[in-house]
Amino acid sequence: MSAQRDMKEKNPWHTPVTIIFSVIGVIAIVALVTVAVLQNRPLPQKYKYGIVLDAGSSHTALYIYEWPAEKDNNTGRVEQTLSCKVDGPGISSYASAPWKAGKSLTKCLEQARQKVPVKRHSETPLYLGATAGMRLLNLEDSSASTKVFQAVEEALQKFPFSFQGARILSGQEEGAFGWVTVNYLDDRLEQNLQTRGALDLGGASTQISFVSDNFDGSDSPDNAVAFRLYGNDYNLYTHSFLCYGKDQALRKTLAQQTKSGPGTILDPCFHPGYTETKNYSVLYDSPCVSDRKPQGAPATFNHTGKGNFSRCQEVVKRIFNFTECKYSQCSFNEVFQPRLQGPFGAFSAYYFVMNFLNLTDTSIPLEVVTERLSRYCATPWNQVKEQHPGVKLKYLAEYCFSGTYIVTLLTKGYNFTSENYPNIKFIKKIKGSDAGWTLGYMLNLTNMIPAEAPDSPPLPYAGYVSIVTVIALLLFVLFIFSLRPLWPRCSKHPQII
Ligand SMILES: O=c1ccn([C@@H]2O[C@H](COP(=O)(O)OP(=O)(O)O)[C@@H](O)[C@H]2O)c(=O)[nH]1
Repeated sequence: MSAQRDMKEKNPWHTPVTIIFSVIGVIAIVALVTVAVLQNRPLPQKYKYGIVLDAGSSHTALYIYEWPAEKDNNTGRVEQTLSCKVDGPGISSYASAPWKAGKSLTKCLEQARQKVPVKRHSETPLYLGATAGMRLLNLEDSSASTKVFQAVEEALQKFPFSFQGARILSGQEEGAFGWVTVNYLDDRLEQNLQTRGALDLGGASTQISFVSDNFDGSDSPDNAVAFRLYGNDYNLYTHSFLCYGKDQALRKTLAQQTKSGPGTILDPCFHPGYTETKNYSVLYDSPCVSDRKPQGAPATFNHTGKGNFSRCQEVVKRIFNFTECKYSQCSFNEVFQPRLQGPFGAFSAYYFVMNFLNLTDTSIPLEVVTERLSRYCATPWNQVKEQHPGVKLKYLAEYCFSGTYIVTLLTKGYNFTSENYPNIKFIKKIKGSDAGWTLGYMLNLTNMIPAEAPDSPPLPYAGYVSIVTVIALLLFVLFIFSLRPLWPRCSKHPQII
């Protein structure tokens, strides 16, 4: 008994003071870790929103973008959260009844009203950008274009968003913002990776934009756009060809074949067996072809398909001017183009057409692409209709022309070859967001891409919590060891003093 009492006195680990210190130590360490975890836990995600309407020549589409509200200076990743295709044609088609242009937009804006949380409505910027269709209407009849914009603005102001205006984008802006979108979504800007060129094919215009080592803007300042993004400088080459979107290019190709105003044209770009009566005044009702309208032609012509790819390509080539170039090198129509460089993303109608034709895979050699197109163009119209019962006849009839036009534009127009054709990727979306100018436009107007690389926090959240936990565990172990003299001795033979 006396030996046990002596042992207790020498090893007083269970004295009230030691126990209290131990408990306080453990509580302090647990509290430290808990605070580190709780304090730094990401708050439930809240978002900010932006809305852009793309008023194209053939249709209008609305896109809603969202990004995390907590991130400083809006540096969080921006993603598309909704897209809505407006019913009916592009706003430029409403020149004779402008109010209908405004009304056409309301269904998609209602969807946007539902999608964006009510408390965010008033701070959500809303932009409308019009492209080549309105550029053409503005050239043709600027007062009609003004009236369409008035009607559209009136309609947009009725919604609770922060309306930032409706305007026509220049071709240069359309090209440059398409390039920003593709490279932002690919994370190439922030990570300073080689950029991807952008090829955009619309109904009324087409854009090519890329960075090339042999372009600094001095050869052709009109084609130069300088950007400083995330601390890096880019000298972007961009050009927009008005009237070379696929719908206007089709008019130009038909105009090539109807110069003399014949009653029938045998068109190699349409399937054999296709025949439609068309109106000369409708065909020539565009500033892209109006100066070529044949005099004294009948009111209508018989548009008959012959289905011959190589002859179609010959006619298509005639809408380009390859003869003159006052620069070291040109694409076509005396437009400077530096050497093609890097990977390219081809979107909008490039994608729609090549996807329909099953030709989005650019590892398919160009010779095989032309073989397949030849076979497709030669397919009788009845058979084509049978094979694609769900496709709108207007689109279906034009895919032979559109495919031929795309291949000709890329190879003869922009000088892509068998070697660099595989550098092109036909894309619709990148990480859930549509490729197109709209996202780049919004990022620019909301200053969401900083000119300089943002400072990164010294430690990410997970690193901070891990370090605090490790330090707390070390402290705990040290604390336990510091109490070592007080540990109970568990030898078989208690030491008797
Ligand atoms: O499912 C679709 C949607 C659109 N298009 C075509 O893609 C082009 C898109 O043109 P947009 O209206 O964007 O014209 P922009 O104003 O940019 O020239 C037009 O030729 C449309 O006919 C298509 O082939 N398939």
